[in-house]
Amino acid sequence: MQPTDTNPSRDDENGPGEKNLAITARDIHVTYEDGTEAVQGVDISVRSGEFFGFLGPNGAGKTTTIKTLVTLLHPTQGTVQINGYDVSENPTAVCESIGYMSQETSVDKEFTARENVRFACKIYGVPEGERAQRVDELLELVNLLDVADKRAETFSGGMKKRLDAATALVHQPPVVFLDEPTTGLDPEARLTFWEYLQSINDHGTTVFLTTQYLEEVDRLCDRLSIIQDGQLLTTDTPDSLKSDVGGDILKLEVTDTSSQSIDSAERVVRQSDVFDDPSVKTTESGLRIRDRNARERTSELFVSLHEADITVTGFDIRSPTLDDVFVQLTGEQSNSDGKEPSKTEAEAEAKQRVMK
Ligand SMILES: Nc1ncnc2c1ncn2[C@@H]1O[C@H](COP(=O)(O)OP(=O)(O)OP(=O)(O)O)[C@@H](O)[C@H]1O
Repeated sequence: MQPTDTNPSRDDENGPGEKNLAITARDIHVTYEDGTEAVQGVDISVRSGEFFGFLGPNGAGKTTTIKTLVTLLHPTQGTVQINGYDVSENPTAVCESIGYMSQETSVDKEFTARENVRFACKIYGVPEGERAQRVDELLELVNLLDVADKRAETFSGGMKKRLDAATALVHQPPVVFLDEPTTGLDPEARLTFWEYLQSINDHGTTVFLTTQYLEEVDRLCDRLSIIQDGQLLTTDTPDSLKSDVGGDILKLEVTDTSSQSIDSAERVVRQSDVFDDPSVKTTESGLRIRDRNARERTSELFVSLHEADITVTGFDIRSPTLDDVFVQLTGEQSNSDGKEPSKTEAEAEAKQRVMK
């Protein structure tokens, strides 16, 4: 993990900041043949050794951006440098110095886990004498050594993802790009995968991660960008973004959940002098209020609501999360809860654990 410096290109005692950057994208635009302007002037600077998150709603331009960074798409405009190599002038050097895990699995199901990783070693030119040891090390890292000689077709989704990640790392790249690596995994498989990502980052690997899980970013990432409609909305540390939300979140549940009653509760919140400048949203069961004084003045609000004959049946006060940041900036709910694995996937993972 990196210190929480919000300006990665600033000079420091190691010399000019640009020299410490693993990923530099300047004003990149990508327009597809049908005219879709998927990326519209994105700037990204990621330090060597940094764990960087890339978030955005569906269709925001995450995959297009990551494909541009790993040379699979040519930017219509702008420049990209990875590990000091320009992607247009020296794509081969870029490819040799990165690992990329796409959303689609590249695992060959007919092969065993060991054969898959050994094949990747061959493709990436790992010297023959080093291959056996490298394969064992990587399979151990992703917790698949005990099923190394089982065919990948017998693996659950989570195991295939981990095998995919191992194959992306055979050439020990200093930078890895991961496009939604944990989508579709059950919570336990996701946790195992997070530990694995943390451990490769602890060993010095720069990680660029796109994901829909905000908790994943909060736990793992030093900094993150949020993209929407092809443009960056913000880049900062998780803590700074959460504190920028400005105030705590108070959720209220009221007895009468008719729209008339909830509307009058909203009027009380806005018109009473309890809060200075509250942001108020109605929910199915009451209100969601964000205000600097939400924590201190809750009881005063309850008195005002009581005077207006509105009965509060429950409440919850909490600090802002990245979900709140995401909603505030994009105006959309994150998909954090919307992409849980199907029951079949979760069952398959559980079955594999029993088999092991
Ligand atoms: N090959 C293509 N041709 C034309 N438009 C495309 C193509 N691929 C993606 N798009 C469009 O470009 C925009 C950005 O898509 P992209 O896949 O980069 O978004 P994303 O943030 O990765 O979305 P998701 O989270 O759903 O994977 C969307 O409007 C998408 O429909």
